[in-house]
Amino acid sequence: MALTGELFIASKRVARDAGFRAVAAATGSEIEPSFSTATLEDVDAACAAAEAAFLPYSSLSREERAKFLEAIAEEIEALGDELIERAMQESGLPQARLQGERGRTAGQLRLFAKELRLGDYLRVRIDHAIPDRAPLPKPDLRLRMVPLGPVAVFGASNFPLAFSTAGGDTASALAAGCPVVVKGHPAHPGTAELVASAIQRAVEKTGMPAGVFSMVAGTANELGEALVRDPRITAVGFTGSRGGGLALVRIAQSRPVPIPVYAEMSSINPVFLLPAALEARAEALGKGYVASVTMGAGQFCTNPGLVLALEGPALERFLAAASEAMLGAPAQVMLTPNIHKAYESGVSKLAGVPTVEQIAQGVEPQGPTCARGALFTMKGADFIADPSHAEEIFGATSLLVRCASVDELKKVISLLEGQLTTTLHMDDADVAIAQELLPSLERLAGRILANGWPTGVEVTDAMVHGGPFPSTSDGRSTSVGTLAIGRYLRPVSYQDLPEALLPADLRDGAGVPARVDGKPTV
Ligand SMILES: NC(=O)C1=CN([C@@H]2O[C@H](COP(=O)(O)OP(=O)(O)OC[C@H]3O[C@@H](n4cnc5c(N)ncnc54)[C@H](OP(=O)(O)O)[C@@H]3O)[C@@H](O)[C@H]2O)C=CC1
Ligand SMILES: O=C(O)CCC(=O)C(=O)O
Repeated sequence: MALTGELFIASKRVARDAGFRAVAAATGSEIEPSFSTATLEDVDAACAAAEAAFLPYSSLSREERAKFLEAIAEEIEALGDELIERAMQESGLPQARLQGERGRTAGQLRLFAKELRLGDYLRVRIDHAIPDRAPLPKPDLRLRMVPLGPVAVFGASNFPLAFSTAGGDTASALAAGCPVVVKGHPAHPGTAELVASAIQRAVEKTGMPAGVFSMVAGTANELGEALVRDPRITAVGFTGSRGGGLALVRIAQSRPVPIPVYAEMSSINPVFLLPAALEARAEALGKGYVASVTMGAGQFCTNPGLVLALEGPALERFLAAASEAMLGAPAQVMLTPNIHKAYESGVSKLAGVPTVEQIAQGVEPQGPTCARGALFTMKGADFIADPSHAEEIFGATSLLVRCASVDELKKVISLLEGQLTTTLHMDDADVAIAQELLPSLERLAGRILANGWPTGVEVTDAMVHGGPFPSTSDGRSTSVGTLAIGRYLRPVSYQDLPEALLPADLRDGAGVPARVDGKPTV
């Protein structure tokens, strides 16, 4: 399919004179075609169409919405190699990674279709009336979750498929019954156009209201700002920088009608190497660590950017193995020239800190946007004196903090900001110390792992990909996994409504999982 560079307003292609080009990640050079820059009128039209589509779309049956999500998945798969090739060119990510991401994107849409059919996300509760209760009769009360309204989704630079046009936020918002207006990431406009065209075909094939999907694109912040400010938008999903996420939170909070922003921002995902595990397998842990740090050029918000361990010979063995692995780690192309620049500047800033020692670097980079990994260490006492070194450097770098005692390690934990993940490497003999740390780790992060590495997020019912600030702007939800649908829902209670007015899922015997008069039905 030839790329046209057009926008999608209410599932229709629209061209504009002003345009921008994508940049090939590997060379930093512009590539064809020119993509239309959306105007503020386009944002307005997309939001108006989303609002017009809201009631027709949200009142469709769960089965109809499930079929729509499945049709999007099929259409994305039908794009074939062209999608992967364009995404490789724009993002510099390797073929296998993008093929995996496409599978995850389609799988995510199908998982939400299943969620719709299951229906327990509606959280139905029925409390039957007791008309003869004394001193006052008890009314009939029935609760279910309803969709919020149109949702704005910001595509992420580091996941051109799974966190972008038809990614997790789009899938969960559409599943909830909310029309979506996507602000495409300017780093991958061709990939975004291909995926938008797949959504457009799914809209046509399943007869959805046209305004259920729009995508605007451009390179100026004012586009995203206008989208978040638009009174018809009721929630925002975002993955990107802390500065960008917080700017959108501020806009959303200063609207006459404030709205929730679910922004996934920065996380350094602390990993704890507990003494017995370190003693038993220091070398294997060192290699595993570097594999996780350098995966995808480190451009994951789950990258293990901070490791904590107790000083001693086992830690020296770990550092030797990690250094050796890092010395052989090939340099990799980064997503955009700006992200490359930000990485290089973050690494040289850290390298310039007198209390920080650089212990290894990866293989010398060759291309203009290619970066090498780097490992740093510092003493726990120095970290405690200045915890600002824990700021995220987005890329393949990580800092190991050598702690003199368990108390020092605990002090370091107490100084950390909120995280998406935290990991314990532990053996049986480490259980007591792990148990001692666990309550603080629960306060710290949204996902706690044992004996694994945080990169790679499973898309399942029990996944939490979220966490306290600043890993996200709202730690009460997740961007991955079926619980994500809850971001775009709110509860409504129906009191004494006649059966004819009750939504089908709230009638007696509707077959939806429910809590009826205090007892779960399944
Ligand atoms: N932790 C994580 O998961 C990730 C972190 N990052 C971090 O973000 C840095 C930049 O990467 P990038 O992906 O471009 O992230 P950004 O946060 O810069 O941009 C993401 C999206 O948000 C929009 N945006 C950003 N700031 C504003 C604003 N003030 N007002 C309105 N819209 C805004 C951008 O639009 P526009 O084009 O108009 O700027 C873009 O569509 C990286 O170097 C890295 O540090 C990036 C990806 C993931
Ligand atoms: O590790 C993953 O699979 C997801 C990471 C992520 O959400 C991100 O980097 O933005």
